[in-house]
Amino acid sequence: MRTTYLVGNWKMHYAPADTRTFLARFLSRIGTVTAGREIVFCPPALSLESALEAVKSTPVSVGAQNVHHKESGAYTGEISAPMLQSMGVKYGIVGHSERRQYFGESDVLVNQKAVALLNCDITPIICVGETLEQREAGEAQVIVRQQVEAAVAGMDITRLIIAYEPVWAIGTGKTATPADAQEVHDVIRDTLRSLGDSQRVPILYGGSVKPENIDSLMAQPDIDGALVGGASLEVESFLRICQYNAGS
Ligand SMILES: O=C(CO)COP(=O)(O)O
Repeated sequence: MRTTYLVGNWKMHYAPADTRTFLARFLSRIGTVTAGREIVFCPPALSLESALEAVKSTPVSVGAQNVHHKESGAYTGEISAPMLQSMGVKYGIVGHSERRQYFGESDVLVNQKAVALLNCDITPIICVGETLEQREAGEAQVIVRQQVEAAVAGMDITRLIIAYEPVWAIGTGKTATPADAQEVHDVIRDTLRSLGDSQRVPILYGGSVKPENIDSLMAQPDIDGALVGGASLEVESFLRICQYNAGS
């Protein structure tokens, strides 16, 4: 059995004060829902410390949205993996399509960032996913396979989490159907098979995950959790996502 992950990617939302308010409300409502489910919040770097303070002594964890691939140096504005490790950050998102698209991050850089995190015992959440053009051209599976192979090169795959986020589903309200998502998740697991024990790698789905679609997504055999943007910004909707019922 793989652990299930419900990860909130807050993107550029919630300064430290908002982070404290949100997490106090969320944690007062979470109850026993965390059994067998790992809940992770990835706030902006500025709010990591507030988030870590808020979740202390709770089963909820904190992740970073990005990391620089070098350990230290003259890289103005950047944050390194050793810095995140020293704070107690457990996870780090790398290769999000917004970083690839707006900040020009390549597959090679995504791999370097993931290695930097692993060197600091931080679990990388490696994002992959095709654009609408690529999907319409029938290239989704080839693109995702290439992205996965490049991102995980040289790594112990059992220390990673992969997130499949079709670019056309992010923030658009268009979700991949559970069957479409399952198909790509299966391709990802197949890609990992030649590299190690792929059955142990959690593969998350991301892209317009909502309280209304989480149950049917989680019912798929190769969907091991969700990477949630917009719906993780509201306590009620993210709580409902964490309380998913894959049996329905
Ligand atoms: O990019 C995402 C999570 O990383 C998905 O965002 P939305 O859930 O807002 O579509």
